[in-house]
Amino acid sequence: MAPQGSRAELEFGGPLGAAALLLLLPATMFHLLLVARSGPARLLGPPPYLPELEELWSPWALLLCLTWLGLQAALYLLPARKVAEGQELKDKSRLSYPINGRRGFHWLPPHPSSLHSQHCCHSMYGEVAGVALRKLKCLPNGSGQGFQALVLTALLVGLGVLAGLPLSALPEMLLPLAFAATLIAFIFSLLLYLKALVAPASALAPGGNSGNPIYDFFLGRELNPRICSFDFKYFCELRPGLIGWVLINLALLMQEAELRGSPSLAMWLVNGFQLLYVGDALWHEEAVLTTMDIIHDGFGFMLAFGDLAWVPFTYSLQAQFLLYHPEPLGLPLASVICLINAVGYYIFRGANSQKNAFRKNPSDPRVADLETISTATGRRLLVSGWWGMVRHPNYLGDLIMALAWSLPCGVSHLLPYFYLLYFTALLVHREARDEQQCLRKYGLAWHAYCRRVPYRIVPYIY
Ligand SMILES: NC(=O)C1=CN([C@@H]2O[C@H](COP(=O)(O)OP(=O)(O)OC[C@H]3O[C@@H](n4cnc5c(N)ncnc54)[C@H](OP(=O)(O)O)[C@@H]3O)[C@@H](O)[C@H]2O)C=CC1
Ligand SMILES: CC(C)CCC[C@@H](C)[C@H]1CC=C2C3=C(CC[C@@]21C)[C@@]1(C)CC[C@H](O)C(C)(C)[C@@H]1CC3
Repeated sequence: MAPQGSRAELEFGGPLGAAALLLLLPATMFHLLLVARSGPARLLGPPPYLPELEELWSPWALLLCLTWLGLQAALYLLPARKVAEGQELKDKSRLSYPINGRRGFHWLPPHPSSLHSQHCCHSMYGEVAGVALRKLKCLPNGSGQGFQALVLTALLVGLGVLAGLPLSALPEMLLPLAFAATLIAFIFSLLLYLKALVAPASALAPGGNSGNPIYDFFLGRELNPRICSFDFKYFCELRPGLIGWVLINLALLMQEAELRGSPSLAMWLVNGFQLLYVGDALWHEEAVLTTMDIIHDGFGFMLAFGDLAWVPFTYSLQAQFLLYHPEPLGLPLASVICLINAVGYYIFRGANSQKNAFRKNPSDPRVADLETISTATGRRLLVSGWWGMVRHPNYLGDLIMALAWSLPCGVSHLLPYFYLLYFTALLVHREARDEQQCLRKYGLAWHAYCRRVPYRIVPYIY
């Protein structure tokens, strides 16, 4: 049985903070959805009106959400090209995840040693859908399961649209869809909470087991809840929400084309940038195995709601805003915005790939020349390259991209900058949480790293 009353420090303001967030997060999402379609689009004002239950609840929307989850789960269950092992767990075991068939990280030049990484072994499964898609030249060689799911979804949606599926009607359904997704997230989190009651102690997350039901429901008790090999957290983090986000963006673009004859340049940029971000996440899906969410956080309401509702319905806010508030954008400014996104992406991908390559194999020649410091755990810390510039260079790149996603919406409203503001707060808080964990893990060595690399996210500023 799970031990109650673990001594882990309470986060997010403890049970009170968790209870407030349980209500505040969905309320904020609905506020944003309502404000985006209202004339004044005032982020800080009251919502334009309070929707009636009939406007929120639709059995069709619930059916659509469940069908979407079913489709993504079916794609997740397609035979994997490879299986990767996650980080070592409390009981010294490692979980397996269906993963990319890529050879090493694409961003860094491939090296023979990465072909035989100890973390990856060839799957016994076939690669039916992948092979078929590659033969049809729909999938580049080297892409994997997650990316394959994106391409297969695009093909299915494309076929559906050709057969008369009214994709441009989706924006009208955003409210009931968001309501259904929230309902699913609540029920799902409850089931996860109950499942954790019978999980062995070794399967529990370091936080999320305080004994307070509201806090534990919010944070999540079990680290990697699974049924057989189906990993709920890994699936939710990468598939339905992220792919749903680009689908909503596409539907908004199509509706704009119907309304105004063609999509605006601003809408193209927002769609293109965010598709690149999602495509990149699915292409480099193995990298998610070293993120804080997978290694440290339990799977509860915060992540379930975040993955299934918050990401698709609030991350598509810029495209929603543009549909109702068209913004003229000239080529020169569009080029500058593209450059900003490219710089952000370069830093984000470079930093994440460097750390992942190093964690997979520290003697990989692509990172072996980088300076490191030793820690008492035997793991080393990079102190040159991207990780010698600031302690979270990947956050910096991500924030620069967030700015580029808002700029096409102009500067007349604060609403499209919501993502940038929320994301800054999220990453500053996340950085502080990570510092605490690293301090616990590495002690003096972490202090030495902080002295050597004094800035957290933005060089010479923060
Ligand atoms: N779009 C979105 O909504 C969100 C995006 N993200 C993005 O997800 C990505 C992952 O973020 P996150 O999981 O928070 O954090 P990181 O990927 O930065 O992982 C932090 C971990 O990296 C390791 N590490 C830290 N410093 C070093 C170093 N110098 N050398 C080697 N290893 C080091 C430590 O773990 P260890 O030593 O144990 O390996 C640390 O706990 C980021 O790019 C972030 O921007 C995150 C949240 C939300
Ligand atoms: C609802 C709350 C305010 C907080 C919820 C947070 C979640 C939405 C995010 C926590 C970490 C995330 C990551 C990504 C998406 C958002 C969430 C789930 C990520 C999958 C986005 C794409 C990136 O390339 C990534 C590095 C794979 C991200 C991993 C973390």
